[in-house]
Amino acid sequence: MHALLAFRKPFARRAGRLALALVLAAVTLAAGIGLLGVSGWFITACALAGAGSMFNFLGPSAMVRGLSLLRIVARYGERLVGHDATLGLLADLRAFVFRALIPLAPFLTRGRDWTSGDIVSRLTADVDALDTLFLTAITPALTVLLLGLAVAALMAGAIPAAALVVACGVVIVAIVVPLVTVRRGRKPGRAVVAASAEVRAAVLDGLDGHTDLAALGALDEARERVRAASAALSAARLGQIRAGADGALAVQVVAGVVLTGVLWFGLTGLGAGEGALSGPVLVGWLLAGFAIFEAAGPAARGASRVGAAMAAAARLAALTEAKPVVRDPQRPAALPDGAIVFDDVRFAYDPARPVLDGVSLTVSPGERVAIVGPSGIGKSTLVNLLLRLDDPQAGAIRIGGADIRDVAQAELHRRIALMSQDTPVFLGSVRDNLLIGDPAADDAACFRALAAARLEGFVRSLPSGLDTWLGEAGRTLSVGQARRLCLARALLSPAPVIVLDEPTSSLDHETESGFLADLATATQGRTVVMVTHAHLPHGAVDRVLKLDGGRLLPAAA
Ligand SMILES: Nc1ncnc2c1ncn2[C@@H]1O[C@H](COP(=O)(O)OP(=O)(O)OP(=O)(O)O)[C@@H](O)[C@H]1O
Repeated sequence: MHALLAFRKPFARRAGRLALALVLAAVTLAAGIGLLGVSGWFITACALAGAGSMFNFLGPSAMVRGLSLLRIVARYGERLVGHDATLGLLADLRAFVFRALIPLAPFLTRGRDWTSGDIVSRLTADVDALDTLFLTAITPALTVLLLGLAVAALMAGAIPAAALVVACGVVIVAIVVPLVTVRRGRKPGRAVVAASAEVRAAVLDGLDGHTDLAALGALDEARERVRAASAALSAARLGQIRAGADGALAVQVVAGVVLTGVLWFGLTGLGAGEGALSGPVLVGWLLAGFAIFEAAGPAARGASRVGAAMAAAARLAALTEAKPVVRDPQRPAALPDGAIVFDDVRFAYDPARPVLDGVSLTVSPGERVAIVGPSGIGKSTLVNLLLRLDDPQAGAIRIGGADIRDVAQAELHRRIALMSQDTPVFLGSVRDNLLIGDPAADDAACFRALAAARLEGFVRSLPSGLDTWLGEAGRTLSVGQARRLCLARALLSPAPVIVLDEPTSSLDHETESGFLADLATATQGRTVVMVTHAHLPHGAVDRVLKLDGGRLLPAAA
């Protein structure tokens, strides 16, 4: 329940529309109850009066037509407003969760077992489960409770004992049965959420690693993982459906008992004399009671999904309430231009094993510096600290004299363009991918950046040029071409500082040498910090430093 409260803000934003949907659902049910009640009374009264008798058909038949019209219009409005509110809520919830996810992104897989498949599942299935809570569970139970008690109050004047039975039945089907169903649906609900996350993770892993799995002969294991997760999901869903079906059965049993009670007390009150209950009126009350309990079935089925919604809310709250390791200062300082300074920086993922142990470095504006060193020594860690994806445990990093912890991360990231080993090609065209670096860039600027990354000839040879669709993760490009496109994107960015983390990995030797030879021209006037294993041609950078034992030492250029 605490987890559900974490989402009160997005729900509160849509409260007006949700309340209107609730009112329209109540009007729909009220019209349905009235329609059945009046029809029952009318048909019985007509039958009893017989053909040729004096009976006012006009009033009741007008009421039947009016109520059925009201029911149609109210149902239409309820569907329209309810779905509009729910779809709006869905968008708000996704945005709410995604906003919370962004500052966590660099840390999601550190110390927690959140895989990309699991996070996708939270953003889709978990948000969906939470989103439908109002329409499928809360609205039916509330409307049945309100209108059921209203019918009982009206009935109290005609058949007091029957009214009491109806009131008790309504409380049972609108409160007790849903609460018991919620309780019974909790365990399968948790299992549904966990199993659907595992299905997504297994499918995504299988698709991502399909080639390697096939080459290693491990496709059967991947298939078995998907099959087992799907079987677990089906079993959990069955448990959830069983809880809902048992709830609906309980509603039917209560309805039977209540209607028998109404009939019993009605028949005993049926008699002659002034003000006595007539047969047609009793039939009307019976059918009105029937309409209430008809509407209580969906409330029980909706209640069986509340457990899943609560489990989904708990998984989402774990994301939205997680504190990012790096946070913006309350009052961000301006970020001046100037030298990048690492001042005695110390950093360790594990306190027993420092990765950076007193790194000091000054990179003047416009200088190009390469950092080399063996694999796993801490080069990417150093770059991550400059981008403030983490904070050093001691020492400071300054740009133009300002500690980067005192400036807004967005401002820092506007100043630094990054191309790392993991930089992705996004779903879209060549142009879409380039414009991420500079949304205002024209074709000429795009081709200049492509030329600097040695990809211009290839893009010009494509029938659609810059508008060529690249597919998911740039699947229509070779690995080397994808790297060069990412490089062009970083070069297109107007940021005065460019950080390149292994920019030439996956490039063939000739392209690598060409790129490094062109680096000085391509980045002219900008500061470059490059991490590389490549052999650097003369003039590619101004200085080469070696990271060794947690410190930076000069190395031969
Ligand atoms: N998120 C993390 N959590 C814990 N340890 C980490 C994490 N990231 C890196 N490390 C460890 O920190 C050390 C430095 O890693 P880093 O990626 O900075 O090295 P690198 O010099 O860039 O390596 P490479 O050249 O292979 O990319 C490694 O021993 C690595 O195992």
